[in-house]
Amino acid sequence: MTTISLDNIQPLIPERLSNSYKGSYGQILIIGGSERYGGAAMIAAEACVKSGAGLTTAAVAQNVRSSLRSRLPECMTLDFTDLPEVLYAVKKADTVLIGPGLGLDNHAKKVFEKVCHVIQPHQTLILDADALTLYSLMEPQINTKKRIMTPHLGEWRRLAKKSLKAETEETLLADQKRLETILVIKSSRTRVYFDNTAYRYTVGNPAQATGGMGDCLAGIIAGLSGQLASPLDATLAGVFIHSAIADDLAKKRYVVLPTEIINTLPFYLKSLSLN
Ligand SMILES: NC(=O)C1=CN([C@@H]2O[C@H](COP(=O)(O)OP(=O)(O)OC[C@H]3O[C@@H](n4cnc5c(N)ncnc54)[C@H](OP(=O)(O)O)[C@@H]3O)[C@@H](O)[C@H]2O)[C@@H](O)CC1
Ligand SMILES: Nc1ncnc2c1ncn2[C@@H]1O[C@H](COP(=O)(O)OP(=O)(O)O)[C@@H](O)[C@H]1O
Ligand SMILES: [Mg+2]
Repeated sequence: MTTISLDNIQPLIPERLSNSYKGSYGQILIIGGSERYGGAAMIAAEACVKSGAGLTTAAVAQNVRSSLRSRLPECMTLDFTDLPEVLYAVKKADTVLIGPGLGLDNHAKKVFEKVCHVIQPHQTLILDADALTLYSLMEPQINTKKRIMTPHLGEWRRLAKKSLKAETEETLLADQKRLETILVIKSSRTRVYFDNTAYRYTVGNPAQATGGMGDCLAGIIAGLSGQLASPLDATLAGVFIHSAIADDLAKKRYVVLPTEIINTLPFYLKSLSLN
């Protein structure tokens, strides 16, 4: 078991070079945000933009597009029912995050199936929330090894298809291999599993136990994936930064909101990039 601390994360965060431009920091596509759960995709999109992503697009329900545009004009939007447009956007993306607020209806199933089908080996695919539930139902073939799954314990129970009590670090590492993914098991003690290694953290606190907190994490990992050296670096850094900011805010707050973490991201990342 490897413990991740600030000393491990700081060197992963690059300075922004003077001759860089938006194309240097990743094209990220977020697919989710059905009418009922529009906020989930909005949180993920804002976390992605404020983690420094170069270009962020969100494919969401038609009525969520206008809310997203007025809250976050930096984010481009698409109608997630326009499948040809969504698949064209997938083709252009460096990273696709699918799931926050996607829902589980027939349209969600169709989008999920198509996205898994067209994703290419050079692209990073992040599966969160409803995409994890759909994955456990459909078990699609996915043609990229740059894969990240971020289940909470309920989603993990569906994916693992066994009781949480039957699990050990060995079975979790075996599941990670079987699923061919960087595996982030979220809980009050979030762990990351990859390539025979379990990573643990000492950050994180119960002020984070509020809706949208996982959507925020998925958006941070997506945003960092276009900037850091590897999907593993983006995952390890994303999990750390998300909870390190929350710990700091929780010194003076009973509950920490995802949007408060998001607004602190540019400042926190700046402090890491200078050291
Ligand atoms: N603002 C918005 O728009 C928001 C929209 N959201 C969107 O809602 C959609 C549904 O996502 P979801 O996570 O709420 O529901 P689901 O997948 O059914 O999982 C819940 C089941 O798992 C179980 N469970 C066990 N352990 C658990 C644990 N540690 N953490 C959590 N659950 C745990 C739990 O057990 P129980 O609590 O009943 O004992 C229950 O049986 C999805 O699209 C998401 O993006 C949210 O992101 C919120 C903000
Ligand atoms: N008690 C806690 N201590 C530390 N972190 C927590 C705690 N409760 C929740 N979290 C974190 O909050 C996030 C919750 O994710 P998730 O359940 O997917 O939220 P949502 O789907 O509502 O966005 C995870 O990153 C988890 O580690
Ligand atoms: Mg979630």
